[in-house]
Amino acid sequence: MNLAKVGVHLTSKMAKYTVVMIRHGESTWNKENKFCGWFDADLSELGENEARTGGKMLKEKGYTFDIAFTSMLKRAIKTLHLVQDELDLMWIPVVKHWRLNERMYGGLQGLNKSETAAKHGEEQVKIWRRSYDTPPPVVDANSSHNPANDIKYKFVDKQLIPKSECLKDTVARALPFWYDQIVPAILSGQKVLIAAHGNSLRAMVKYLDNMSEADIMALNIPTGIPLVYELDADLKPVKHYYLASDDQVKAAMDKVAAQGKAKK
Ligand SMILES: O=C(OP(=O)(O)O)[C@H](O)COP(=O)(O)O
Repeated sequence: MNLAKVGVHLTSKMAKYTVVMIRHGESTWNKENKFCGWFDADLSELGENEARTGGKMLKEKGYTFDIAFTSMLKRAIKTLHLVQDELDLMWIPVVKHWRLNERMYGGLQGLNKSETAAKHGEEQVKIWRRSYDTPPPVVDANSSHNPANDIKYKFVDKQLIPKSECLKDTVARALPFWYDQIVPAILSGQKVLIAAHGNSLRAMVKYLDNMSEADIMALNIPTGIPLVYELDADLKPVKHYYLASDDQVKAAMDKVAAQGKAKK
């Protein structure tokens, strides 16, 4: 037996770093079951409570953080603040970046998912919501939902602002941020918290777990439940888990999946 080889294998399987991700609490548009994307919906009252509960779960388990990353959308930013407040970590640096924004839902933004399923069929809505490489229709250039018209992104290269995105596109624009900003923070020993969105987190999870396009289609990330990734020295996941019971997580995931059903 080559012990050195075994040793390398065992070492590389040991958790060295921990990164915590959290999808924001329920937004007002989650509540109304609308495609949200880059629209800047606020948290609902339930969403604020979910964010505080997520923060309490982290505190109870002894988690702490040195730096946080979030999107430029207030549902994620407010969730992060509520989590920080629960942890008494309002002072840590926070980096906000458009590359962590939700998947850009194009012309579907603002439409009700059930009504869209009734009009176009549940199968089509599932393709728009979960297929890896089929983007939704593009946003109208003059629409108030077009981020190219939004002051928030005035310093972003217009060529980079999406008109609609499939998950593959979201992976492609989120990963440079992972490599450029999050990886150096992790490697420098900082404990990292990421507050983002259902699909921008699916993009990162797909990359980290090297998930197939078929497997990522079936993954739904629930709101407000911290998702812990333990990574080895090469930043490969050793394991990941939610800070909630399996039953709670499954019920929350099923609820997200069911948003695309037409009302009977
Ligand atoms: O804006 C959205 O995600 P978010 O609530 O995580 O920011 C989407 O509307 C999520 O919808 P989906 O679960 O149908 O992809």
